[in-house]
Amino acid sequence: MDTNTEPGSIVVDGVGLTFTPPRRDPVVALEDVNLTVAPGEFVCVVGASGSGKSTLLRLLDGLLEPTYGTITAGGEEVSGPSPDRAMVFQTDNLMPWSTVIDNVAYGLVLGGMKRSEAREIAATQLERVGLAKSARQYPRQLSGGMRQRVNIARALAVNPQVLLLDEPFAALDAQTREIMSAELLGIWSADQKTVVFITHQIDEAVYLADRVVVLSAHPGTVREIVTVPFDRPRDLSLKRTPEFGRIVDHIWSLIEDEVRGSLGLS
Ligand SMILES: Nc1ncnc2c1ncn2[C@@H]1O[C@H](COP(=O)(O)OP(=O)(O)OP(=O)(O)O)[C@@H](O)[C@H]1O
Repeated sequence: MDTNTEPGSIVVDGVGLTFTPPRRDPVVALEDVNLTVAPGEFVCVVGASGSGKSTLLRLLDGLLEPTYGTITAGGEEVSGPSPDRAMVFQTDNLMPWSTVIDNVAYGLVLGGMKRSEAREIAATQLERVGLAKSARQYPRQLSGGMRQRVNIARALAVNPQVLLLDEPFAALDAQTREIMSAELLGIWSADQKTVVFITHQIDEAVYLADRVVVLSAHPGTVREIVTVPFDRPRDLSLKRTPEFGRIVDHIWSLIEDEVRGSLGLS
């Protein structure tokens, strides 16, 4: 079978997206983007603010439609959200009135599964993210890092082929963030799901990814796709090696001018 049509594969073929807000000038968010993601691959997307990272992720999920070009997932054109793909956002969108386990089970119940069965699957996923003991608590009783773990468990519970993560750790402190990214790698290596992960942190991208897609802004286009050569499993100490630093520096050199520009510094 052609890997581009296998479950978990993604093909972005000549895609552009222009927003046309009412009574305002159109915004070309993405222009001529091409990207092929193999089943089970971990791809990170970095780029200056406004380079179209979130737009790209929303296109992959089917929340937005391209202005031109096509996106296929598992060989089928993406025309709307599907249970084959799950999104995780920067801030958790847990239901405050439901317990942790019911939040994780929610997508399954919505899909028609019996509550007791859905809770069993939810319990397994909570165990994987180290939150078995918090199953009966409410989201407000958890720390930010724990809530994001619940969010990830919820995405995993529906057993999607593709996980789409939009800066999932951005609201966390630096230490929690490092530990969460190591945990995410553990989960990913066990499941071998395809992951597309957006981040502003270049070191996070290089630590996590098989390849890092570097977007440049205005309009958003693929500047370079950097292959990360490190073996897996990866330890956090990898971040302190010279080779790791070289790759981070290279990616930073590609986007530094735009990041400075977006801050009004150039
Ligand atoms: N709904 C919308 N209507 C009009 N313009 C939009 C809309 N959503 C995004 N844009 C514009 O499209 C461009 C890309 O936005 P996008 O949010 O994808 O960038 P980003 O790289 O994710 O940015 P950030 O890192 O700041 O989150 C920006 O210029 C943004 O202002």
